[in-house]
Amino acid sequence: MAIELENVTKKYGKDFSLKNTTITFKKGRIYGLLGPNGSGKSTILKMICGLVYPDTGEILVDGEKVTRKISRSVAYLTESDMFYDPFTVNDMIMFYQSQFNDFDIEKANLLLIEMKLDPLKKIKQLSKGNRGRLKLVLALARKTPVLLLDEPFSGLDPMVRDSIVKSLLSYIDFETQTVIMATHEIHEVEHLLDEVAAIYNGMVFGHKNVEDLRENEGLSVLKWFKKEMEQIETNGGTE
Ligand SMILES: Nc1ncnc2c1ncn2[C@@H]1O[C@H](COP(=O)(O)OP(=O)(O)OP(=O)(O)O)[C@@H](O)[C@H]1O
Repeated sequence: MAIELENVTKKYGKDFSLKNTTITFKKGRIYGLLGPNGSGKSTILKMICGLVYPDTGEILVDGEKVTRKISRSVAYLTESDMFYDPFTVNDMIMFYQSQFNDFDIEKANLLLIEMKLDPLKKIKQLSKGNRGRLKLVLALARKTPVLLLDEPFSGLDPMVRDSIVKSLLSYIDFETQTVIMATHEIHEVEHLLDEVAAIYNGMVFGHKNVEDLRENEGLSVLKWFKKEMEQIETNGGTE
């Protein structure tokens, strides 16, 4: 499914969270959404899954205006988790299965093994990193055309992060899924990405095809992002 943001603005009080943002995410591509803290990355993801509505502008998923019903087509890994602590890992899996018709229980069980999670463990006994792994299991086990991942690797220790990033690839359907990942772990994920969009102060200031970046500009995503940020800061921001 293609996702279009057209001139989207969102304000909290007098502060802009997004300012006149226009960007299209194409079907079957993996996008990295990069930007400093508070730049608007999570706001974009929340808007695509209908949790936050724009003040002005439009968000279309597959040509349709976003409403709460979109959650049927969108799997969303949130930045903070809202797990019910007395549940076990397995209870959480069962809960997701009861909530989402597209939840693939076999895939979830494979992911549990891959993430080395004990299904019988209580959620309150999980470390932060293991809560993060459970979030990944729950999001990746859904067969949805849109997959939104907000800081999917935060809390994971560097030793396992690489292997988890690699294993992510085997759970994404490249033909049909549009994946948008907001992340600060640019170096770790850059080989996964087809496209990158950089956001600063509520505005998308750069959008690149990763292969073009490498081949035509000789830049890694990380180098490109740093260069763009330096330029913005030299120019005194995007105001
Ligand atoms: N519910 C809210 N109430 C007030 N302000 C908000 C709310 N949600 C977001 N904001 C503000 O909107 C701006 C963008 O926030 P957002 O969470 O989208 O940034 P982000 O790029 O995801 O940041 P981070 O990298 O820290 O997760 C920030 O200034 C934030 O304080």
